[in-house]
Amino acid sequence: MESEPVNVKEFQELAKQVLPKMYYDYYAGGAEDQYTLKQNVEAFQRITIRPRILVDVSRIDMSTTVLGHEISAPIMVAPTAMHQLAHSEGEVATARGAAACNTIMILSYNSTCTVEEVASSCNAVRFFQLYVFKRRDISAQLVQRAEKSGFKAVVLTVDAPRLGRREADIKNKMVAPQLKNFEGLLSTAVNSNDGSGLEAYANETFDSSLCWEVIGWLRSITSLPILVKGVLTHEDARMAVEAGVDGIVVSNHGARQLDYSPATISVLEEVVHAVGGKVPVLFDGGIRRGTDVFKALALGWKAGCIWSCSKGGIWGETCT
Ligand SMILES: Cc1cc2nc3c(=O)[nH]c(=O)nc-3n(C[C@H](O)[C@H](O)[C@H](O)COP(=O)(O)O)c2cc1C
Ligand SMILES: CCCCCCC(=O)C(=O)O
Repeated sequence: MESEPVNVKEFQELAKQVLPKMYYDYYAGGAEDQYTLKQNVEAFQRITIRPRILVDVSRIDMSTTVLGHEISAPIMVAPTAMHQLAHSEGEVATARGAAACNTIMILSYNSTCTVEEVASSCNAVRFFQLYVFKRRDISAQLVQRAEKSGFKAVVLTVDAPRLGRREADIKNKMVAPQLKNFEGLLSTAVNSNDGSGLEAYANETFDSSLCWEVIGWLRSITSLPILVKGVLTHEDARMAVEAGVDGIVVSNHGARQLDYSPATISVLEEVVHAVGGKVPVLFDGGIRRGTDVFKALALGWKAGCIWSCSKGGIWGETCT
């Protein structure tokens, strides 16, 4: 590329040139036919904007609050695993970026930097994303470490009873490094001779029997607010509110889990309506531009939605 990249797509092209194929494919790919991956973006493209004229926009305040924390704009950093595959400073650098933008970073449970390293590196408001392992003692330890390190909420991901079938990872025999958070607790660098080491690791560790009881368990081990990430239907949105969660994230995991699940923007209104303003609704999937944030804001405004972007962060980090 001759000039500086000016959008997420161009950062992605640069990242493709510099990253090892195995890591680029892991970051960029979706599950199976990658139908939903395409739809997440195209569904936004099908929405057009009806502009009004002669409105004074010389002073704009985009700031908002999430669970009482003020941020500069309704954009947060979504949780994504293993940033050190893209850059040696990993999640510590991402957290610094979030702090510089005065927004919230959600740290992945599968981060390459530890909870404590990220906490001590900057003063961004941080939430902690959680997978619940079959060994709940390990998940509980991680939540308690995050709480002790000043994280302000737990974001429980509920759309991964098993890891999605990501065919590029299978072909590349993708393997995770040993993640420092789990040092001495379990091995994350699982090699699989006939496929994805990530899938083998996740299937060994993630609790696929998870059901609504987990919210009560989580309440019993932490006093942090709890959000559930991975809601796509009005039925589940209502059940989550009844279970007493403090927030909902409309997400299909960036199309990395169940292929042929709907584009997230196509279900936002349904979920927002079901929640009826009782708890905040956050949203992710397919956001690549400011206009996507605007469109989601226009469709979900009644619940005060917040949008999180994963791809901007990853591609940007790779290219620095
Ligand atoms: C490389 C990568 C890793 C991810 N890792 C996690 C994770 O560890 N935990 C999680 O809840 N979601 C994870 N996600 C899903 C994101 O949090 C988010 O839901 C999704 O990426 C949003 O869609 P988008 O990629 O179109 O922005 C990951 C996504 C990507 C692309
Ligand atoms: C180190 C294992 C990563 C597990 C899955 C992380 C994730 O949610 C994703 O890749 O998507």
